[in-house]
Amino acid sequence: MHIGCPTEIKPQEFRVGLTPNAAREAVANGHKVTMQSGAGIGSGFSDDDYRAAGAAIADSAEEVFATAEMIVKVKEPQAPERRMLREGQILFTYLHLAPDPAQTEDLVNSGATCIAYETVTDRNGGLPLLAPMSEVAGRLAPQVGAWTLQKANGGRGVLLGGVPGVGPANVVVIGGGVVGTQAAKIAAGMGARVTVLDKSLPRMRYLDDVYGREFRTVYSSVGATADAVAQADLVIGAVLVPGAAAPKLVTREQLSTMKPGAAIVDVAIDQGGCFETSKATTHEDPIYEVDGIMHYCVANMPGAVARTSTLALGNATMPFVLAIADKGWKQACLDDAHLAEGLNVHQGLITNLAVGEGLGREAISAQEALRR
Ligand SMILES: NC(=O)C1=CN([C@@H]2O[C@H](COP(=O)(O)OP(=O)(O)OC[C@H]3O[C@@H](n4cnc5c(N)ncnc54)[C@H](O)[C@@H]3O)[C@@H](O)[C@H]2O)C=CC1
Ligand SMILES: CC(=O)C(=O)O
Ligand SMILES: [Mg+2]
Repeated sequence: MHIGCPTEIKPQEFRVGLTPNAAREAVANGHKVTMQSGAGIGSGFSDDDYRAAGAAIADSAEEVFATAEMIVKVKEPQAPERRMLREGQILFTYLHLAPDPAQTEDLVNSGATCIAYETVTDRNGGLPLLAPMSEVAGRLAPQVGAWTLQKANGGRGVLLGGVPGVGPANVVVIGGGVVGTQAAKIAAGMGARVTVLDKSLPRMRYLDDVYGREFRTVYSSVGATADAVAQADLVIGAVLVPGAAAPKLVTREQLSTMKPGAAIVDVAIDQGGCFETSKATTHEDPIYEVDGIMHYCVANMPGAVARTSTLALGNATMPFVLAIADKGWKQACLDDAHLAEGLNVHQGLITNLAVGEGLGREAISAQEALRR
């Protein structure tokens, strides 16, 4: 198969869909790889690194999209990229369609087969292509939260770890999955007093067993969330209902109960965010204020540490890229029901029920799409 990888064009996005190692692996398996010139620069990989791996270098994104049978990317295709997709082409990348009707409409109209990293599953109920970026974003969240709390950034001027004689900050993490666990670990490591809210009892049992000395868990309810948020210096939003829009767990009204200058880092923003007042921001202009509360809502946080993120994402995507390239998307999905869960759009139809529900649009299941 001919695999193409363009340069990411989302603002301040420095990751790349294929590492030189992934390109080498694909070439070794008999596939052709075309990289857009400069695609790897932001992650520290030169065109020569890709040439050495056996890839061809194209001058433009147009050339990559026009020639490749499968496009491998990182971020959801931006409008100019969507216009270059064609019928029958495979797109393999993050999509986050539930909160994004405009992108969905373009992908449906393109006729392309679009497989979303974030809804591919594994046999343990996990999300193997989201997990590495969730690990990165989770570990970044206390770091950017600490920065947002600084006075010059509009925050309340509280140091997460406190100092001898002055207590630490209260950090509340809503959602104790991959993002939430990594965020809680790092915040606790920075010396903060950390509470994790989740509504999965098995998950809280696990967290308590493994991290019981580092942070505490509280069952997530409207009342418990309200109490925790009112006490917090920093709230990290880390919930996920796979494929669906994030539930809004903190209302605008509740901001008035918070400490002035407290900070919110809504990592769940790529699924629409779990605070009513969240709207996506970029690395160029990451924070804004609502009712005295500072919001950080960058939808591609891992792009800030592009090299680490590209390497971590590449480790996770490589087996799936190879399976699709070796067998074609259909056989690869027939052989692996977990990959099939990634099928979000095919031949003008939404093919993931949670995504369809999130958008309020008609959808069929991936299994139904595979039967047709
Ligand atoms: N902004 C960014 O750059 C990035 C954003 N993300 C996003 O972060 C979010 C979290 O991802 P993961 O941690 O990988 O998901 P996960 O599935 O590992 O964890 C989500 C957790 O939320 C919990 N949850 C669901 N509803 C809840 C509720 N009402 N109250 C409390 N907890 C609830 C679940 O029980 C689960 O433990 C996703 O939306 C993901 O797309 C991930 C990576 C980067
Ligand atoms: C998961 C995701 O949206 C990101 O890494 O940007
Ligand atoms: Mg994102």
